Amino acid sequence: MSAPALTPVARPVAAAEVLSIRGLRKTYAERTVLEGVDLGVAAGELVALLGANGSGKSTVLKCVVGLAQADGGTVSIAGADERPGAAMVFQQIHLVRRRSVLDNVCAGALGRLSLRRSWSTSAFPRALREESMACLDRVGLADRAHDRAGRLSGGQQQRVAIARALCQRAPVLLADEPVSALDPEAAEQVMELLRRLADDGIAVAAVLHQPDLARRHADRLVGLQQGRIVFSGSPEEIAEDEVRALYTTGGAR
Ligand SMILES: Nc1ncnc2c1ncn2[C@@H]1O[C@H](COP(=O)(O)OP(=O)(O)OP(=O)(O)O)[C@@H](O)[C@H]1O
Repeated sequence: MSAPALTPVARPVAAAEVLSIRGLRKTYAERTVLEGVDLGVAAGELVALLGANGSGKSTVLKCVVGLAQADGGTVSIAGADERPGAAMVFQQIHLVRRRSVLDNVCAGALGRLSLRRSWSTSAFPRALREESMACLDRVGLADRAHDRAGRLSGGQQQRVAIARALCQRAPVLLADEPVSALDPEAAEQVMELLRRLADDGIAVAAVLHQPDLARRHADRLVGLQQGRIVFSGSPEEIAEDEVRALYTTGGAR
């Protein structure tokens, strides 16, 4: 008897994870802040991390970039052998206000430059300035390259900070409350920008305190409560009540 013919089944191929966090644990003094966090972010994906104050969102991002030292678990970033794995932007934007927008973006490459050509010298190499202009173009601010950074609005400064992060050429972009200090219009623009960068193939994870923005722009909502992930799914899969419960049943340990 011949075997029945196999019918090919079209399955969506899951995009490969670029950022892989497994079993992440972090303790500050006696306090356990992260209790085995598993999180993957694929190229082209925008993940929103939601959770109440103190639930551990920032600590996850800090452990990825080395601003905090994990006590257990692993963080790996594919394709980051010869370049920084993850670049990060913050709510506090930290541009050098009296330097030009372009110089601030060039500074994203400092880790790749020799000291001789670094921030303290008057001019960055031409190739880097061109690359930085391209990064500024991606965030829609090429026309402001020669303004002092301090003259830009908060939303524009956050976009410059994102351009500076792009200049690090990292495959992963982390954003810690990138829109919390911005008005609704500027916040929308920054979220649209993060969406576009994800669509261009970057793996993006953003801590947000605005569930509505997360629903509109992110591919996946991840809820953190007391150092544990309590849900992870598309905006359609996660009910509004689940999100609301993050903030009503206690976030911090
Ligand atoms: N350097 C530190 N030393 C001691 N405890 C810390 C430190 N950093 C964070 N924590 C504690 O770890 C817990 C998680 O902090 P984390 O900043 O990750 O929370 P979060 O979810 O990002 O909160 P928020 O929304 O307020 O930014 C909090 O209880 C916080 O007090």
